[in-house]
Amino acid sequence: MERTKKVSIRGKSLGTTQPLICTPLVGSDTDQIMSEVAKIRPKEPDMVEWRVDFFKNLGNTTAVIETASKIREALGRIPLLFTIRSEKEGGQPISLTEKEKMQLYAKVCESGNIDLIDCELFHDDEELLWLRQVSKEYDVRLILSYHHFHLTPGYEEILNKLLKAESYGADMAKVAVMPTSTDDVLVLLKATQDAHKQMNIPIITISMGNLGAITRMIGWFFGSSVTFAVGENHSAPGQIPIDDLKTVLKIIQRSAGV
Ligand SMILES: O=C1C[C@@](O)(C(=O)O)C[C@@H](O)[C@@H]1O
Repeated sequence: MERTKKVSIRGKSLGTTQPLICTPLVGSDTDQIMSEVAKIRPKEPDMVEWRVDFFKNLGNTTAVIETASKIREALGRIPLLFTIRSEKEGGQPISLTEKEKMQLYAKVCESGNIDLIDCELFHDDEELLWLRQVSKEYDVRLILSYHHFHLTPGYEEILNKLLKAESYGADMAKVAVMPTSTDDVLVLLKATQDAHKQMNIPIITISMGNLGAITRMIGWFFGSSVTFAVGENHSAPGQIPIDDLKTVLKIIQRSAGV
């Protein structure tokens, strides 16, 4: 099991035999979010994702940046991922246009409060390349992602999404899809393994829901470098509590001799 594609963020390495555990923040205002942070911190996640599409003041850039700064301060050295998930890929309805969304990503990169951003691959070439350039300028890692909350596309399509993310210069490529059968779960894992062998950046893959929950525990074995778990609240179906996940990971890693 070779793991050579390392990306380091605040001393945490992705792309190793140790998957990073990321817990989401889904509060709708700053107080709720800060209370989530306070409850999550003692559970020691490797990374925290702020799902900004849940934030009701999303249209107010100053409020977003102030909240990001508070989260940053409370997290200490834990890397912070900033995500605006679109409604069509399983996020909350928001009032921002795609252009405004891109501008917000850029402003937040510039603020110095975040370590990574997650942007969906459906944006056009120009927007993706622009965001890549801006995030690089401010030393923010870029995850380019694809989600489907109703089905699992075929093997080729999953692989192509991951390769596409790499072709835009992403630091990481992510796919999260919904299985309707255990076959779908195997398709996701096979695509994970093959993408991991072919690609030069770390990948993150998830099969969601109850059927896919197993991938949150074993995906790393096939090449997925981050797994999402519940710290205080969940942000997608199938996430399991961080303490359970840590226990399971320890057992699997010990058994696998890694
Ligand atoms: O893309 C992902 C993965 C995810 O959808 C999951 O299934 O754990 C959870 C989201 O918050 C995150 O942005």
